[in-house]
Amino acid sequence: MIYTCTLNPSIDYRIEADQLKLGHLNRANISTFYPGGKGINVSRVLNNLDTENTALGFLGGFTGKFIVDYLNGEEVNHSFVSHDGPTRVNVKLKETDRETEINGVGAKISNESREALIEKIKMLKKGDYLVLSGSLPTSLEFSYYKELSQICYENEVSLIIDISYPELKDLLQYRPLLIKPNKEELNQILGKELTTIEEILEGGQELQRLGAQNVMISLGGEGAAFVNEKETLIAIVPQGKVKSTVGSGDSMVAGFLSSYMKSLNIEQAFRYSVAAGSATAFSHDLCKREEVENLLPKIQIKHYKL
Ligand SMILES: Nc1ncnc2c1ncn2[C@@H]1O[C@H](COP(=O)(O)OP(=O)(O)O)[C@@H](O)[C@H]1O
Ligand SMILES: O=P(O)(O)OC[C@H]1O[C@](O)(COP(=O)(O)O)[C@@H](O)[C@@H]1O
Repeated sequence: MIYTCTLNPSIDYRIEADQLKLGHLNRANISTFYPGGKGINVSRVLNNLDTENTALGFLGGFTGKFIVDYLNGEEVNHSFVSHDGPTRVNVKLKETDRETEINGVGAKISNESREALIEKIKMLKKGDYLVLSGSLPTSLEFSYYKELSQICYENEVSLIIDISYPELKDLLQYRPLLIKPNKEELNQILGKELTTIEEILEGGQELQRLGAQNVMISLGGEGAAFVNEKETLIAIVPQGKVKSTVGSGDSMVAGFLSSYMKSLNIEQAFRYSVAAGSATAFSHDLCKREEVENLLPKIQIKHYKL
């Protein structure tokens, strides 16, 4: 069974406008609310790809209730720990040719809620997968991620980690099945300024040597790079009209996992993953299965010799 864990979920309030002017009254052309947070997005995409999973994490208040209702409406399984105070709202602004995001800080998590989630993670069994994704609410320390990762490692639960903290390096000792930094995150983790595809792949190799089994580096409209002990791959994505890239990275994680679980074939899973990321970029909401499968033949995968 796949579980996702979102410690800091959100409602994503998405606004589309032609051109925003700071310091002025702006009016939106379209405004919509979606459940957000990385693990929740992974769960929704897995569901769209007919891959059974359960979303875990923290939710609270009227915003948390919106997320629960939305997930119920889509028949996404979930088992959140509830807390006092509302789940945050993240603002996503889409103009004709640029995207701006303002992510909130997140709710205060009590010790009781903190422990309740740990108990849920302890229930996961050998052979299960846990996707640990997204930021920490300010009341939790990075050591919480370490604690959750260690439990999974000891219980032989495969970890997939997608977080924007340079301390990700400290979690590689738990041998995650997959990590998915984007280029900026890779540079932050390694404290380097990698730009060429060769440098990026070598950066991926460095993280692989530190313990990650598979490293997928997302490169936005330039595609993605992939490294494991045996393979070095790059993916080139087709051009298309970008509607919103919010959730593209999460869709990649879901696409990889959904395909990998069925085939255990890395190249196939990488292609599926990139198709899912791009399918989300080309749609308003997260990708649907048909959109991903239509893009599959248009993704070019190349083996790269370092
Ligand atoms: N402009 C784009 N055109 C096509 N695909 C895109 C575009 N932006 C993102 N994607 C797809 O989404 C994936 C993840 O995007 P990226 O922005 O790197 O992730 P993150 O949101 O985690 O930073 C990319 O690898 C690619 O497949
Ligand atoms: O937890 P963080 O790092 O603040 O990120 C949360 C945000 O990331 C998202 O999960 C989207 O992530 P990606 O675009 O990287 O896939 C949003 O739904 C959410 O608002």
